[in-house]
Amino acid sequence: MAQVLPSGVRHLPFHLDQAAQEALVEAIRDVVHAAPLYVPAMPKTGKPMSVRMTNCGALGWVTDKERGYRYQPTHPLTGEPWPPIPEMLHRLWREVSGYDFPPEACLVNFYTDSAKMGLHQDRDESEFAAPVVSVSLGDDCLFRVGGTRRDDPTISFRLQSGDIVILGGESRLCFHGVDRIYPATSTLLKKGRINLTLRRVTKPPAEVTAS
Ligand SMILES: O=C(O)CCC(=O)C(=O)O
Ligand SMILES: [Fe+2]
Repeated sequence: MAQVLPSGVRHLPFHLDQAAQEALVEAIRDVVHAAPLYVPAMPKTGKPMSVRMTNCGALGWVTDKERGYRYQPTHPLTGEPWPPIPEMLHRLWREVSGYDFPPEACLVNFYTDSAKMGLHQDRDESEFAAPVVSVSLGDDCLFRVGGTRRDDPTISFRLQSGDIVILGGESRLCFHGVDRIYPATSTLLKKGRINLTLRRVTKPPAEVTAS
């Protein structure tokens, strides 16, 4: 089904086949083993988010009451470096990102049946020339995307396991969120939905980009 999306938001035709989804779930199992899921908290209020999170890559996106949204090289609970981004995600990034440098962070979000994510922009990175590449695994969700201003009109559409959404170019800073999960709509996971977002956080070194 074709989707009408704000320009720059690419949804179809990017989709991972069943074998790739299964391999990715295995790779993420290893990530979660090394870097356990934790409950992130909103800045200032400390209100827990409904999504559980971890990361892989040189940097991970974290949030807590005191220090707010940020990237850091270590897990907030274990203090250990994040495990590396699985090679198959690097391959996916090379295929779809249109960006010459590797991702530095992969945020792993785990949604239970009642979890959701409010409308927000991904803007804690220093490099907006790279897209955010997002992979859905497991149960379907209702994804919402709008414009670059919070009060711009939004549209929502269902994402299924294997779907890849790319927020890049004009849409890099579009507001987006997850309205709801559709429980038990996939058999890939025993329960729930996993979303992976690959991000470039820092600008590439100047000597490499200067021509
Ligand atoms: O779960 C999703 O599809 C979106 C996640 C997201 O927007 C984020 O982690 O910044
Ligand atoms: Fe986001």
